[in-house]
Amino acid sequence: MSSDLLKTINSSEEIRRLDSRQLPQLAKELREFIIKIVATKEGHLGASLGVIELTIAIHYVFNTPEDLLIWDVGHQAYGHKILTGRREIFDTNRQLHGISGFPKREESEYDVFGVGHSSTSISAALGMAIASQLKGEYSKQHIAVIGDASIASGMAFEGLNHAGVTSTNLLVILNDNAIGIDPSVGALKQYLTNVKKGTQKQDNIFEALNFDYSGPIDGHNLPQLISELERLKTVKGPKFLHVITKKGKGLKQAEDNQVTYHAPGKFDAETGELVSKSSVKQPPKYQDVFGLTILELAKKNKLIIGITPAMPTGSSLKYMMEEIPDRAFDVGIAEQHAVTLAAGMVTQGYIPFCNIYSTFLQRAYDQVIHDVALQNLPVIFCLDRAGIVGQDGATHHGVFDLAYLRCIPNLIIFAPRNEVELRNMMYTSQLGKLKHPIVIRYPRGRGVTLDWKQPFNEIKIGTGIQLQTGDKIAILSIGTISRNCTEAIKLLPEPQIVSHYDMRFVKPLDETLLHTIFNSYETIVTVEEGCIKGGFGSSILEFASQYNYKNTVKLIGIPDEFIEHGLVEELQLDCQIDSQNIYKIILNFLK
Ligand SMILES: Cc1ncc(C[n+]2csc(CCOP(=O)(O)OP(=O)(O)O)c2C)c(N)n1
Ligand SMILES: CC(=O)[C@@H](O)[C@H](O)COP(=O)(O)O
Ligand SMILES: [Mg+2]
Repeated sequence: MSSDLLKTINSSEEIRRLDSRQLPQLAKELREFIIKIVATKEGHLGASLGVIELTIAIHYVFNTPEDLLIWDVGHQAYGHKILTGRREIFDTNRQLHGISGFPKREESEYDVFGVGHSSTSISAALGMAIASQLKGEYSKQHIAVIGDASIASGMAFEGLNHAGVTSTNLLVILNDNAIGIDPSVGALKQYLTNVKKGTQKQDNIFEALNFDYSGPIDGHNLPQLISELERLKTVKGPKFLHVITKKGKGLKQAEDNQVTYHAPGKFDAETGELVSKSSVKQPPKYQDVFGLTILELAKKNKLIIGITPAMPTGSSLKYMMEEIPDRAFDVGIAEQHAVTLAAGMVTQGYIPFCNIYSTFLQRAYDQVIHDVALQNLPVIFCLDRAGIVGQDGATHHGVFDLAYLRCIPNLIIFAPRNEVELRNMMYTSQLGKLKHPIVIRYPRGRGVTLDWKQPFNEIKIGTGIQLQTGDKIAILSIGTISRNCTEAIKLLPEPQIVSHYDMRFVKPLDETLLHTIFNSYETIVTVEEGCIKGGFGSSILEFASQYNYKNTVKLIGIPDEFIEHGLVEELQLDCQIDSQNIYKIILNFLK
């Protein structure tokens, strides 16, 4: 594998100094380099492999970083990072204290806008383009590269709608590979397919929005890309280039299995084969507990509906989509729509489980308040990836949900301690007795229970439980962080003197239990994998204040800062919510 040309490139200026005949070689080396590193360090693969030629062509034609380039989501920007000065540190990608898996302003002048959540690129690029106009920088170019799944999101259309009535130097490049993480969905996908096949009879949507539309062109053909981008550079006003690419281009397995190779984990760089996982039986992933449980429940309860905004594989709603397709919906990257769609279904007597990653529900905050909670519609929100998610980092940690949801009237908020509790709460929610919307939040990754498929038990709303009885200190935990508390307690010289409660509900709080606790223990420690400010611990302080308790209450949780990327265990350590730290805090109170 030769990588001589790539080694000479540390800035976009160096790409522009190359003869265009050298660019295919650069593309080849870049592709090999990404495959080699991601094979061992893991990360997003398919998307970056698909835009190798596009990345080179953009930096070759435009005067980056003066011309401003924004990658939507940013999971496809590995090539961009490597070519713009981060080749030698690319092996730290997504590792603790290493570079981020997404473009990040602090990291490089080439990363002009931080990304991670989708569909922001058009608005951000338009904002920059308007600013350039106001500053009189009329020749500056502003480029948003957005995927076919991301452009279908409402926010992208808000940006297009605005851009179309401006005279800004905005170039939107649609990287159309016909897939998101899972196959793209919806009428726009059908429209784009028709455009590609030449069977689209009606007006071009983007032309109708006043964009100078060109394409579709082959996004792996460097000469064609370069000549079209050169032409577009001279065209004034908003422009739209439709580029067709193949996700995973250049690695056969990634081309053939695009869903798996979106982020494949470790694989053999030569053969592309996935590194086989241990054959030892492991506890299930929480997403599978959700996915298999909703299927099990939906087979018996015909009112159950499943909804995911573009994460059928990640949420495991795919099981229900496969078996009961008429009641399970992938609505594309459309969190706001997903929430209000669920609200509409409830008004007609259905029982929708709306599964959204905690971090992505942030986008549908008003819909949760205005469309669901205000009308007290019992939508069942299953918030996956709650807490620290690991290597995706600050853009993806689900650490704000308890705080941003807790203040909304009517909501029930539940966090299972383990898989069985998740199942039982899902079961409870669909019994037809639910009087309020409910949020069930659970983490990324595996649980702890091999024997998780136990018979269902109803959970009484607003009840906590005692896991261990002692007389000196009470530990109050919420959700799966309970495990760290259990481990911390075991480390104590006299574990039996500590009480441990799983409060289960952040809302409504189990006030009866809390009165007992506040009357029994001088010191109370709350533990959550969520932000301290406004979270579960705060709810306990509010309770204490309301009833005039003067007990010492110590809050353990995520500090008031954005948490970087790294392994979950490393980040828990950093945030001091690991078992050792919890142990030390308890020990201090016992002295
Ligand atoms: C608001 C939001 N919802 C969901 C996601 C999860 N997500 C990341 S990439 C992706 C698919 C993007 O597809 P596309 O835009 O077509 O880009 P491609 O991966 O095909 O390059 C999704 C759904 C996200 N990052 N942001
Ligand atoms: C880029 C993006 O937003 C997704 O690909 C995300 O990384 C998925 O996360 P999970 O791996 O937790 O499903
Ligand atoms: Mg795509």
